[in-house]
Amino acid sequence: MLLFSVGFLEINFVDFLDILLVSVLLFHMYKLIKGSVALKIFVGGLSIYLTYLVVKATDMELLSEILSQFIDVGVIAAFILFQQEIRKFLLIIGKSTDFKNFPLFQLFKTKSKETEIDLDIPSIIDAMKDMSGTNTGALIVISKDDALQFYAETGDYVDAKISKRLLLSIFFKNSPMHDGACLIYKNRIQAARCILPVSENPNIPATMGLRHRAGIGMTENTNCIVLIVSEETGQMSFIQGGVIDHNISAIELRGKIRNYMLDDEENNSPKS
Ligand SMILES: Nc1ncnc2c1ncn2[C@@H]1O[C@H](COP(=O)(O)OP(=O)(O)OP(=O)(O)O)[C@@H](O)[C@H]1O
Repeated sequence: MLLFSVGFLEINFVDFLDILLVSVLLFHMYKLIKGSVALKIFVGGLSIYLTYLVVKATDMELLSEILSQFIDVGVIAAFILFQQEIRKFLLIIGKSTDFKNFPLFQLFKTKSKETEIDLDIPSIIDAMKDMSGTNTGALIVISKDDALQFYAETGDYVDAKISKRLLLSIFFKNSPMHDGACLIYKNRIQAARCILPVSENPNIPATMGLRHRAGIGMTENTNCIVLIVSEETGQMSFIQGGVIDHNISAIELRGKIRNYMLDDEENNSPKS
């Protein structure tokens, strides 16, 4: 079905849809990588591809051959270079197509939201308050739908029921377990001493050290939340979707953890 024509170019409905979908895809890719080094690499790659199209259209065989070889390898290189962005992209798609959010499934939901929280929030908050009072550094990752196996394997398995005392002993300054992050999943402390991916966001203030950068990086890569106690200031922070809420009270912290666990879409949507 012909929609319109520009000179010799005839645009039909499928072409229009094709252009629209590519635009949406490019827009979302831009949103994902804006502010990171990946944007510069992406622009570089796009320029090479556009040059290749021009070179090919003008029948410059030698240059076209060189560029086409480069582009063939470029696809594999892109997967390696954009590993984190691809993970993020797939995570967003996975989240938006989550079957449990479909209206039909919502109809069969019988449990009230109150009973659905499967996390010992009081013990976590009590431990956070204690550590904040004694300037004990802490980095806690809470995940509700993924065991974060990849990250758990970087540390030591704990697999224990959450308790204030256990959290305090993990992060106690002289404890051999205090370094790194502690992972919580399914209401259990799964692992401690875990290494998290450090965020490459250039907009993070220079005053924030590695603990905070690792917390931000973790929430950029996975659908988890991160709680931090600063060893320097004793301040508590909450991180979700790469955005940090600094110096928050125990009450605010409790509310944010609850919102995440209840999957409150309004409070839980990843911020760009
Ligand atoms: N990639 C990482 N994954 C997990 N934990 C990390 C990582 N990098 C650093 N840490 C933790 O952060 C600690 C260092 O924190 P650093 O002082 O650099 O950060 P900070 O953000 O300034 O925090 P604080 O306010 O507590 O000083 C390390 O001892 C380690 O426990």
